[in-house]
Amino acid sequence: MTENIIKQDYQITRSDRNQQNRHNSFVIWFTGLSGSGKSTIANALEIALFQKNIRTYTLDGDNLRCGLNEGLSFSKEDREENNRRIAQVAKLFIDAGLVTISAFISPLRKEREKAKKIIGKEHFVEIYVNTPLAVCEKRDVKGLYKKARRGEVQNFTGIDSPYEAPEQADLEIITEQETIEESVKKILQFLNKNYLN
Ligand SMILES: Nc1ncnc2c1ncn2[C@@H]1O[C@H](COP(=O)(O)OS(=O)(=O)O)[C@@H](OP(=O)(O)O)[C@H]1O
Ligand SMILES: Nc1ncnc2c1ncn2[C@@H]1O[C@H](COP(=O)(O)OP(=O)(O)O)[C@@H](O)[C@H]1O
Repeated sequence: MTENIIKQDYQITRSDRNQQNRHNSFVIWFTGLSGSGKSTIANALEIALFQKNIRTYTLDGDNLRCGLNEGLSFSKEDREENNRRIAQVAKLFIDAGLVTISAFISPLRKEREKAKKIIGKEHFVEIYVNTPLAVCEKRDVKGLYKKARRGEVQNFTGIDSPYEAPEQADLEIITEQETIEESVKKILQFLNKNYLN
């Protein structure tokens, strides 16, 4: 606890909000290389949840880096800070009763573990969007792999900055073998069974 800061308790809790919303709140934490499909699947999943009257919000790497995380680079230290802020925001959002989807590369196991600790392991679903580097590079949605190969972008994940795949993700999406619809269906089945109610 920070010195001279005394935590204030509020009477309306996450559990009250969950009861009012008629669903649980938790974080769905996607991880994977740039171009693996995190945003595409997060978007399709959010639409499906929204249509079921589930209150959601998606935190996306690119979007947060335009605001809250503006100015953070892709150095190891800044990625760590990016991860910490996202985890703290996600924690607030689940306290607010939202099913919170996060779509960040979050390349390091240790940092994802920290996020899980901040959020609480019982509220944290890790989904590995497993798309090989060669496929992401072929897709090159934003032309960033080409730039990284030409040396115009430094510290690019998978090229000159590490990506550590999860060893025990709650779910794995293999985008070369599944359609977006199949991935969403699989995630919804898992959430219905283990998290939503
Ligand atoms: N050097 C470097 N490495 C990786 N990615 C880069 C880089 N520079 C810019 N971009 C763009 O930033 C998006 C990744 O931001 P994240 O906040 O998700 O990254 S991280 O979790 O802090 O590693 C990533 O978005 P996605 O493609 O959606 O993953 C890229 O568009
Ligand atoms: N099965 C799939 N699941 C998700 N994305 C796919 C799939 N097949 C092809 N794609 C394409 O791969 C790209 C993934 O890009 P994006 O979602 O921006 O990835 P990320 O957010 O991980 O950087 C999109 O152009 C998407 O249409």
